[in-house]
Order: sequence, then C-alpha cells, then structure tokens
Amino acid sequence: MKRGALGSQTIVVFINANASLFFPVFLQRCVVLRFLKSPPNQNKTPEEILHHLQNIVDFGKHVMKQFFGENYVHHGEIIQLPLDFVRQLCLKIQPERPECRCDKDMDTLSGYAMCLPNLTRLQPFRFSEHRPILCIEIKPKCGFIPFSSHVSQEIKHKVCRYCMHQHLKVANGKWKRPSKYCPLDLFSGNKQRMHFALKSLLQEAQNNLKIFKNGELIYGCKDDQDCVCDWNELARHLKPFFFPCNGLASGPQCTRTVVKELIHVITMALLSSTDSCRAGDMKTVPISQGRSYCEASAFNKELVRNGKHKLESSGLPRGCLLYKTLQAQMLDMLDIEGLYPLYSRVEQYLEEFPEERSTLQIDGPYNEAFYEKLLDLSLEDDGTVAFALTKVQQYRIAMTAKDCSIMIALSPCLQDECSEQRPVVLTSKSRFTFSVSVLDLDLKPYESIPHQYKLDGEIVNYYLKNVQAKEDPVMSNLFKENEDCTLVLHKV
Ligand SMILES: O=P(O)(O)O[C@@H]1[C@@H](OP(=O)(O)O)[C@H](OP(=O)(O)O)[C@H](O)[C@H](OP(=O)(O)O)[C@H]1OP(=O)(O)O
Ligand SMILES: Nc1ncnc2c1ncn2[C@@H]1O[C@H](COP(=O)(O)OP(=O)(O)OP(=O)(O)O)[C@@H](O)[C@H]1O
Repeated sequence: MKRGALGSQTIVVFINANASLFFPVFLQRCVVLRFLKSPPNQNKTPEEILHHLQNIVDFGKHVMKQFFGENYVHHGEIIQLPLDFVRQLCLKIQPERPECRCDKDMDTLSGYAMCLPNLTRLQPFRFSEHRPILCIEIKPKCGFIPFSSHVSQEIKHKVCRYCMHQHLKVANGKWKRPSKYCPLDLFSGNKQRMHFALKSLLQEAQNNLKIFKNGELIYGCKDDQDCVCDWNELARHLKPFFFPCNGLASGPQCTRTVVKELIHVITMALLSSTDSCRAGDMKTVPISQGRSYCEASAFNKELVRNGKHKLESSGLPRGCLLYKTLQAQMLDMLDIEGLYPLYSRVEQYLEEFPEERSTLQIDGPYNEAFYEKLLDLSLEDDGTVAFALTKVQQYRIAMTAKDCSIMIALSPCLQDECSEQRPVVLTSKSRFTFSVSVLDLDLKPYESIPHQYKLDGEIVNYYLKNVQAKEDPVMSNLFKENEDCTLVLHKV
C-alpha cells in the first residue's frame, strides 16, 4: 500500500547502556535516538537538519505539552554526535530496517539527532531500577465520528473512519484480515466496550498494538510482513508478571486468564489521570454532539443482534490521556471536507504572497504565539486568510493526535513499595506501578492536506461501493429500528 503523502521523516534507534562504552553521553542510560531521514540525493545541510529537529522539539515542548500535559509528553533534546559513531550506527541498523521503509536514507552527515527517554521503561526512569518491565504501545487512531455539517456522505456520520479504512487496507493488501477493533469503543470510557476493543487489538494487532518485555518486542508487528501474534506464547511471557507465585497450570484456560488480566491493567492505566494540562478545560465539542458509537463496530452489531437498544458510553475521566488525545483530535471540527476549501484559500494567498509563508508560521516556529492562535475555536468564517489558517493549523494538530501512540509501562511492585510517587494498578494476584506516555507527536505537514482529502474520498467510496451495498439487509433494518438508540452517560 502507498504510504502517506510525505511518509515519516525520522528513523528511531534504541541505545542500551552498553553504548556508553563507545560514547560516554549514554553512560548508564537507555535512550532512544531519532535521526532525520530523506529520499536519496536530497541531502539537507547540517543547518537545515538542526532547524528541522529544533522544530520537532519545540512543537512537543510548546504545543503538544499544553494539550496533553507535562508528564505525558517527552519532547527530548537535540544532541550532536561524532560522525564516525553515526556512520557505524547506520551500517549496524541498515540490515534491520524493513524493506518498505528503505525508500529514505538516514542522515549521517550532520551528526544531529534527537535524544529521548526510552518509553518502554517507567517514566521518569530512575537509575536504580532494574525490575522486569512490560510495555504496551497502542496507536488508537481517530476516536470520534465527524459532527461537521460539511460532511457530504451520510455514512461518515454513522461509521468511523478506522472501520471504513479497514476494508480499503485489506483490499490494497496492507493487512490480510480486517480488525474488529473500533476506536470509538476504546475511547468510550465504558469498561465493557474498552475490553472488547483491547481484545480485538490482541486478535489483530496490525500497526495498532505492540507489547515489549524488558524493551524487547514480544507481540505485534515489526513491519507489515513480520508479525508475532500467538496468545499462548504471549501468556507464557506474561504469566510471571501476573501470577508471580505460579499456581496456574498452562493451557487454554491459563492463556485466557492471563489475557484477561492484561486487558484489565491496560484499561485501568488508560483511564488513570496522572497529569493535568493547560488546554485541559478547552472544550472542542460537547460529547453529546457527535455520535459516540460506530455502526460497524462488532461490539455494537452484537448488541443490536441481541435486541439491546442502549449502548453504554461512560465517558472518559478528564485527566486521562485518552480524553486529552480525543480533545486534540476533535480540533478537526470541520472535517476534511469543510477544511479543504480553507486550505485552498491559504494556498491561493501564498501563491500571491509567497514571502508571507514564514509570517503565517506554516513551518514554525512552534512557539507560544503559535499555540495561542490554536485556542480560537470560533467556527464563524469571516472570509479571511486568518480564519482559514487557524482552521488549517488546528486540523494539523488533530491529524497528529489521530496518528500518535500511547505507551503504558508497567512494573511489578510489592505492597510496601506503594508509598512511591507513581500510580499503582492491582490485578487479582499482583500489583504494578505504571507510567503512561504519548509518542510520535510530530506535526503533520501542511502539504499533506490534499492527500488527506483524496484519501478520505477513496475510503468512503470504497466502503459505499464494496461494503455497504453488500451489507445484510436484515442488519440494516435492525439499525433503522434502533436509530434512536439512547446513549446513557454516567459521571466518572
Ligand atoms: O492516513 P492514515 O490514517 O492511514 O494514517 C497513516 C498511517 O497509517 P495507518 O492508518 O495507521 O495504518 C501510517 O502508518 P504506517 O506507517 O503505515 O504504520 C503513518 O503513520 C502515516 O503517517 P506519515 O504519513 O508517516 O506521517 C499516517 O498518515 P497520516 O494520515 O497521519 O498523515
Ligand atoms: N522514545 C521512545 N521510546 C521507546 N520506543 C520508541 C520511542 N520513540 C519511538 N519508539 C518506537 O519506534 C516506533 C517508531 O517511532 P516513530 O513513529 O516516532 O518514528 P517514525 O520515524 O515516525 O516511524 P514511522 O515510520 O513508524 O512513523 C514507535 O512505534 C515505537 O515503537
């Protein structure tokens, strides 16, 4: 399948403590380095590389931290490495890179890289910690159904983008089977729906779920071809975490029990509130405005089949990372269909006044002034470039939040360790301290908007033609009967 319009621009390298033998800055540290990459023969100057990396760091620091909260975002720092070290590193990692990602070359000429904490470990990481550690990475994707009046196809108000996109991805060969995961179930805050969503991710991980044990991938896809997804094997890895005193014979029952415990800790960690943020009280949209379930969700279909008319959506606690992610995603208030004409307005202006590009801060700097402008949620179009630009920038933030990943790091702890500052989650036979972080928060490029517009049309048209048209008419009638499906909202 064709990758995004501009594709990813960085390459991630894990450095373990042994690297300190080669380079003392990593003394005792397990860090992650991010290098820029670009198409062959498009080498940038060291100054351009530094500027680009500085933009990424500033965006995390001055913008995303405000939306997501200080503790969840790790913006990292820029470091300069000896070119010899970088070249050796590049040679070492090259054979490990998936073929489909080798269309771009890692920058080995500038020596600049971003240095980040290794988020597969508890955050903040303490030198003394050598306990076993489990890390679950989830790319939740878009958790709401567009509520914009600019949406031209009714189906977009009923079925979420992820569920529609699944069909196109399978048809294009990106994945072999569709997943039963629906982001609206995960973002619902309802434990039953969240459990279903997480179980579905475990059944078909695609690029939405990875599990690491002591920093090593034990479950999920390394790349589109290479997947490790065996529940028995997973249970074998996880049993010592959840049942440290054993007492659980292996077999299908054991596997089911361990997976259930895993889903429970992930749910609790996702619902935990471990931070507050500046944009915390910014209301992008009242939850009641959009539909909080997706008609294509397997969970929802099962309810409808069983004649149940009430779909529970408990709502997310305000401080949790899922809530913040959803709020940032909802900065996409107009949908790409409403946004595209505004993008064209900015484009037209830039064609006339190209020198204005930097004043408009299209490519940064991502500073306080940039953040402040994002807070204007007004939807009244006064026909100005300023209005169009604000909506375009908000859309780019929303796109970034729709493609970010959540890292949950869990480490077993004893009861008397609970005085620690870190939150704790209990399972039936063990307890864990944990931390939750968000990653891949690089601002989506302005230039990717036409691609988004085109892809949206492709996803919807494919769905209408190949899926909805063939849908079981009985099911459609059931949905019609339940059209006034009541949403029950509980305070959390
Ligand atoms: O458009 P989508 O929803 O398919 O998202 C793309 C992702 O595909 P996914 O749906 O998660 O399998 C896609 O994921 P993969 O690289 O295919 O794992 C990228 O994250 C892409 O971002 P970028 O263009 O590399 O910055 C993502 O593109 P953006 O739309 O975020 O630019
Ligand atoms: N700080 C980190 N700690 C631990 N793992 C990380 C960290 N940053 C990235 N990773 C791992 O590397 C993967 C790729 O990271 P990221 O998406 O930021 O890089 P990218 O260069 O944009 O790659 P991609 O092409 O996959 O989008 C993540 O999904 C995660 O598994």
